[in-house]
Amino acid sequence: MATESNIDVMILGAGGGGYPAAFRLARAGCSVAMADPIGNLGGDCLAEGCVPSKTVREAGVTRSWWPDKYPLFGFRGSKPEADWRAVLAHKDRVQERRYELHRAQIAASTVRFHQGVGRIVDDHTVDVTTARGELLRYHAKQILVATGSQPHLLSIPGAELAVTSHHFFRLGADLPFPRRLVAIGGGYIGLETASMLQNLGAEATVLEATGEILPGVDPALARFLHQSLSHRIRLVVHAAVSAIERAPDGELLVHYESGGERKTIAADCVLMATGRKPVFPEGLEGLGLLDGGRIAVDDRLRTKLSHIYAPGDVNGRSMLFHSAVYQSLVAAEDILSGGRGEKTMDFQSVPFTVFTEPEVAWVGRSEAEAAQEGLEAVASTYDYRVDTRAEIFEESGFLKLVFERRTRRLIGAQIAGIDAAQLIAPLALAVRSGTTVDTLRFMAFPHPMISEGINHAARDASL
Ligand SMILES: Cc1cc2nc3c(=O)[nH]c(=O)nc-3n(C[C@H](O)[C@H](O)[C@H](O)COP(=O)(O)OP(=O)(O)OC[C@H]3O[C@@H](n4cnc5c(N)ncnc54)[C@H](O)[C@@H]3O)c2cc1C
Ligand SMILES: NC(=O)c1ccc[n+]([C@@H]2O[C@H](COP(=O)([O-])OP(=O)(O)OC[C@H]3O[C@@H](n4cnc5c(N)ncnc54)[C@H](O)[C@@H]3O)[C@@H](O)[C@H]2O)c1
Repeated sequence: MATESNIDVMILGAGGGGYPAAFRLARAGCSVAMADPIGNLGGDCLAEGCVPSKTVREAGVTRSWWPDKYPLFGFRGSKPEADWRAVLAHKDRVQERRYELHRAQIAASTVRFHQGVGRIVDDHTVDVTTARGELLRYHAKQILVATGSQPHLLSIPGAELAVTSHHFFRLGADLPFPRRLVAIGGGYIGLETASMLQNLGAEATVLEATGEILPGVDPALARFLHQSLSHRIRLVVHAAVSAIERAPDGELLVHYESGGERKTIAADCVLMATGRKPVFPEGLEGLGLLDGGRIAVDDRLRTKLSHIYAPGDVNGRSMLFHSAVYQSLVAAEDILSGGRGEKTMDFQSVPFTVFTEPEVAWVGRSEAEAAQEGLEAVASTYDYRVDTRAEIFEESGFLKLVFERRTRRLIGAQIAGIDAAQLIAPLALAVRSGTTVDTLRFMAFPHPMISEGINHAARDASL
């Protein structure tokens, strides 16, 4: 027999799409219940995504300073050996500390949080089966489905021999260090993982099906990254992977076709990084909310049923943690405003960052995207060759600003190279707030930081 309760809002999933709304609504006085099988906050981002992958990434970046940067700055000595177990132990520590912090947040709030799995019974009713075996039935005025995503696996012979990001980055991950990694997929996860593991001492190959890494991303950024990474990672494009097999000596063999030829590459670890697909709670299909494998939402994160919201990866619009958080808060505000839509989601101002070494980042429209929308765009590029900080690090790169001629507003930016991930944030703010070229020209960013390039690019824009 289920224990039944009436509440204002039921939230399935406690990742970036779920918990910000839960706390916002609870603070505003709503009764809120939230369930997640992980039993803590942060979803996949903390459990096996952003946080652990960026911890390992920073270990790789630090090690990569030798031989590139140490001699440059006058240091001598040999390259430090990476102790993979210790790298993973630091990753685990970071995850554990975040979980500790989140446990305190849960304890301090009025949100009824359950470690458990939710199931949709009808459009106002959710059953939660808790880890302790209880069955709880919630009747809710509103429901947030924030159940995230999971790796999309290729259905090729031997696919089960490959690992996913889960195996690398989950808490307690115990994969041996991959000396020869083959990543299938040249998107975020394939490139980031290949980049960080090469920095830690692996040989890495990325097999990408399309004609360029990061398909769909501004070609100038993809070309820059391709060229930079190809000095230390083997990048194969137009690679049609057909099978993975285990050789008698235990090695993994990845078979693929490229340029009309059949090829095989040997590895001790094959990473499948071919995209992620939304996860739906049981019973959702009965509500008719699905559209092409995702939950269709409007810019207030409402589904076809206006009291059911679907923020985060589950709607497939921009599968990023900070986007999920923003979406979660927009959904919460919509509920608090009685569905009057006082806040809407501005997907155009959500920045994207690829944490390879070097980084690339972008926000808003590229020149080509602006042209497709019929906007007259004026682009201005700042080359890192004239930048003091880039000179100090002997780094190359560029920062490009895209303005709309008519309004003089910044409508997009692309950055390739050192500091890109930090620098995209003020540009996202500028896109979001409609900052004009005139403002960016007549203000001062710190010297000698790459942010000065924003001033320079604005001053050089033909506007
Ligand atoms: C390796 C990797 C690296 C990444 N790096 C970055 C990065 O650097 N920056 C960035 O912005 N993004 C990054 N991402 C993407 C980021 O992790 C996601 O965009 C983000 O986690 C989405 O949040 P979400 O809440 O929508 O989904 P999730 O984080 O997936 O959370 C969904 C939650 O729902 C729970 N759930 C599922 N089914 C049910 C159910 N039936 N009932 C109750 N709960 C359920 C799950 O347990 C999960 O905790 C990375 C992803 C991966 C895999
Ligand atoms: N830095 C970040 O913000 C970050 C980091 C990691 C993940 N993420 C999120 O997680 C999502 C999933 O990451 P991902 O890298 O798995 O997906 P992705 O969509 O970024 O890249 C998948 C890549 O696999 C390629 N591919 C598909 N089928 C293939 C095949 N048969 N053979 C070879 N290549 C094939 C695609 O062309 C694409 O380049 C991302 O889209 C992103 O939203 C974000």
